[in-house]
Amino acid sequence: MTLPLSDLVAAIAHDRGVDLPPDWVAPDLDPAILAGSDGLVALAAAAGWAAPQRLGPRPRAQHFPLLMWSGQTGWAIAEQWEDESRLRLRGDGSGLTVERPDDALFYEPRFPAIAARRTPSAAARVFWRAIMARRDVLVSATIATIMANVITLATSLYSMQIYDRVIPRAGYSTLWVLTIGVIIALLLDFALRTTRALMVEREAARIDEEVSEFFFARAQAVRLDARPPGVGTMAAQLRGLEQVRAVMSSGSLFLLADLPFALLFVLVIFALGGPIALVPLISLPVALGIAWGLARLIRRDTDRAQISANRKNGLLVESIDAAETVKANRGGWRLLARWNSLMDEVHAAEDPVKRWTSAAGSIFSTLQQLAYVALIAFGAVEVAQGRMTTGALIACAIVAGRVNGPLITQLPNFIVQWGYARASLKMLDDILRLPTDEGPDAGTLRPARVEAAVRMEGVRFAYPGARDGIVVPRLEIAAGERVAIIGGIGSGKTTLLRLMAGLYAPQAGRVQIGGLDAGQIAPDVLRRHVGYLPQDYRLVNGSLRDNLLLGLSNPGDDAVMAAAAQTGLINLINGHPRGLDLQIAEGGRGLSGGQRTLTGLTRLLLARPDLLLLDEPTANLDDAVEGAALSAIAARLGVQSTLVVVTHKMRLLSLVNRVIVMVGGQVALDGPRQEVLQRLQQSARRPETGGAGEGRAVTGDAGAPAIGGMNGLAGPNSLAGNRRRNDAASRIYCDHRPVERRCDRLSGLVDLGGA
Ligand SMILES: Nc1ncnc2c1ncn2[C@@H]1O[C@H](COP(=O)(O)OP(=O)(O)OP(=O)(O)O)[C@@H](O)[C@H]1O
Repeated sequence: MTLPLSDLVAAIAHDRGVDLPPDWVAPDLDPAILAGSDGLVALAAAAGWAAPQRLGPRPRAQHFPLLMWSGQTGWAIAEQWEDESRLRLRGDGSGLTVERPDDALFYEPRFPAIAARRTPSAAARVFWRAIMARRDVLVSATIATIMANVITLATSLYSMQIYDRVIPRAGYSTLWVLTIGVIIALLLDFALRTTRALMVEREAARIDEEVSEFFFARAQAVRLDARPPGVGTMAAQLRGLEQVRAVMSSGSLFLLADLPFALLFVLVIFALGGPIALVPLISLPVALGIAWGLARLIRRDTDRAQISANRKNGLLVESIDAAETVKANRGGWRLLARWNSLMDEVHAAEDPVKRWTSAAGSIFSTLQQLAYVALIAFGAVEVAQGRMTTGALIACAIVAGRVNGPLITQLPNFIVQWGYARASLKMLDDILRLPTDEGPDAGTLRPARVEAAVRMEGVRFAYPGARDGIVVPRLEIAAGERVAIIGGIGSGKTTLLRLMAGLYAPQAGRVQIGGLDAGQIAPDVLRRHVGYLPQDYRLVNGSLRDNLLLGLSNPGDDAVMAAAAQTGLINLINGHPRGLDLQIAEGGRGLSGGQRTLTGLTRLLLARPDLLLLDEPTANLDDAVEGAALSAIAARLGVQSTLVVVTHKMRLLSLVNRVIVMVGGQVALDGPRQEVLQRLQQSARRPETGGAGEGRAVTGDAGAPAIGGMNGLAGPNSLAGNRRRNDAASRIYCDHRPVERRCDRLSGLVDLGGA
């Protein structure tokens, strides 16, 4: 086989539906090592994956396809056994059958799991699964806990012996032996507890990493159209993880781990002091009962406090993010008022929690002391009656302190922590319920090529809570077409483009890309073939180079600079002392709107997708840069690549040969550029007799109805640049041939702008 090992691994990843990051192959790997039998191990180590699994000499059918190495074939993909001794290797077309080489080694690469793909139904299960994956550590920690608790008994028995044997008889040798013995036991106890703490904390850190990776990936994978409206609130919901983690911190875990030993200690008290065991036997369930009651009492308030705290966080994020608008419009007071009322809400919810917790704390402390007094009083009677020794009473008091002590004193805090953690888990559950790009319903088709053709049939889409939305009975864009989508403000152009990009899933109907249902194509494959430039291109924290290569493999600085030269971004790179290493601040700050757009365009030139969907790509650019960017796009387009561009600018229409006009979420006109422009100009000249705003027909064009305002096309450079003076310019008609709908279905659409 002549293919390099990395290509073979990528092919296996493709077979398994795994999306490898673009730069997964470390560039400095020695080709000689890769070609040798240790090549896969080295490749996996450099990529940060787990070591590949080496299989036996005769892998079973379910393991294929596999990576095989032999001195004779080098690295190859083994497809299956042909018979007892022959293997089929993957080759061009039909494959190639070989005798199994004697030195053949079979490997199964262990690809990193995509966290978001795993789909537990509840957040608690995510934690549980991470904990159960470390069962062996749990078992060791439990054994350490058992031993440490048994050793604890040594101190109580020591006291008993001292009071009963050493003091009455002045038995110093017994005293030394017992003291040395108990010191050894205490040292052992120290060692066990420290080891347990270190072990649990190390695993807790790993659980934390695993769980937070899962939720971060999950939040990223939430489908764009399903995202909750409050970004800050959602971020705060995710921060609820910290509360769950706090409750699972080692201290709380130990509390739970020690709980079963309370029963053991009660048994020990029974063995030493007989009926006085009744005292802890009563006080323990009473304490647990009060704890349970407290948990129920604060449940509603912790939920409420959590919701208000999340909204508070949302407001904070919003106020920082929108600082410019807020300052310019003196909106600070309004935000401050909202902040204060949210603070009031938080306090109103937290106050009862605090009241109940401190009440419970006092109750527990009194209960603890009452239990001690009862034990000593009961014990004194027993000692006086000669049914137990003083030493046994003291030992019982020490053991009872273990039952009522740390366990009981920590319970109220633990319960409050648990109350908040419970509320956080519920919110994490809400996030888990949101549909994702990567979920089980996500597409799994991984075609090598996706034709750059779009087809929409019976598509309906509305934003949550919106009455109207996008309705597209039928729309086809063939591979190689150049299409502009124009229309008034809020007419649905961007939404239509997002549907075409597969970023939004239609609520009815089908969106096909290259003849395949967009929802069935694996998201990573779809993103590779569909280049989408959003209207407000956001950058991410990192260098300019990081942003230009977001999701791409690095083609080298020369290629990046060449693409930047085409779009005009080169001026920024050359003009800045750090060039491509220019740092973009958190939130994508650091570049102007136009520079951000140029970054997005340059990235698209580097990505080279066949289907280009651009949403107002030159809205932020001046005429000179716009010209350069447009020619870069034009030069980029191959015969089979397709361009769909949403625009308000006349100049951009020179790139296209077809124009779609959107009005009120529907395609109002669709046809060759000249015809559509003519139609729009005719409509601009024609006087109207009906109130278009009410959707009534305009006479003078075969009775076609007026269908709404085109104010979005207005502007110095726009189609309707000269139409502002003429009210009729804001009317278009719907009897254009390529629109496969009857005009009367469009009648009644509201005037969308009226600027
Ligand atoms: N995220 C959203 N949530 C709810 N409604 C939305 C959202 N985005 C857009 N809308 C609504 O959907 C409609 C279509 O919006 P869209 O962004 O597609 O319009 P557009 O034609 O691209 O407008 P513009 O020319 O101003 O960019 C508008 O009425 C808008 O208010």
